[in-house]
Amino acid sequence: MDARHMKIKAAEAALAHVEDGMRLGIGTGSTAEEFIRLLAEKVADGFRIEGVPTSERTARLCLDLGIPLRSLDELPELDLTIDGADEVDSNLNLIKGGGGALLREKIVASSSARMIVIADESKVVDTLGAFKLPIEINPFGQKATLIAIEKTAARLGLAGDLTLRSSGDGLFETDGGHLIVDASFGRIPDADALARELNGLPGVVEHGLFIGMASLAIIAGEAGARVMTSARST
Ligand SMILES: O=C(CO)[C@H](O)[C@H](O)COP(=O)(O)O
Repeated sequence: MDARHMKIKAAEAALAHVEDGMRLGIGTGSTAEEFIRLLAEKVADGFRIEGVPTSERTARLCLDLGIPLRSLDELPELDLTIDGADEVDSNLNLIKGGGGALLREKIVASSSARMIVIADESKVVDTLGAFKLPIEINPFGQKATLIAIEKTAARLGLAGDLTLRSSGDGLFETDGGHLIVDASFGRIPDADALARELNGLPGVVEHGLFIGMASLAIIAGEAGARVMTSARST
């Protein structure tokens, strides 16, 4: 099974958790897009949901495919969010933000009663951090914020390159007009502590550590899709 088919398998399994009438947070990325395509087929068959997109890119695809959308201000309490991830550990802690949508993804997921992560086996890790951690920062004082992130990480024993993400000729800009720093720490043994410390830095708008937010993960591999629950809850 190739990577795309694994994403479709995960998306199909996630669709079974979506009920008629749900208020649904809709994620960003290639796996989320497979889910959106399947959801659109159900909507075309008469299934009723109201979706809140986690990015402009997701909004455009949903609108193209006829999925009814509302803003989070119109629907501030959601039943379920389905989204992809860059890494998933056994406690269902995540790294997200590879697509640069982590701020809206986190706001939408935290406004949802449940979050289901969809991914292929390549995203499952023992320890978060091999994927560069995306950190969304305010453009104002970006050098000072980079220094603050570096010092904060060092206090936790973490080091690595901090690179401002680029796009075309310039810097990548998020839907909120912010920048993304990709932090290559390699291994983040205490993701919870790093998340808390980053939250305390004024120039940091948000970071891609999603701690304790996912209710379950649907992981697709060669043998099909399996459900992963948090090792902490078992
Ligand atoms: O967090 C995200 C976007 O900000 C994505 O969900 C994450 O990058 C996974 O994307 P893909 O399904 O394309 O691997």
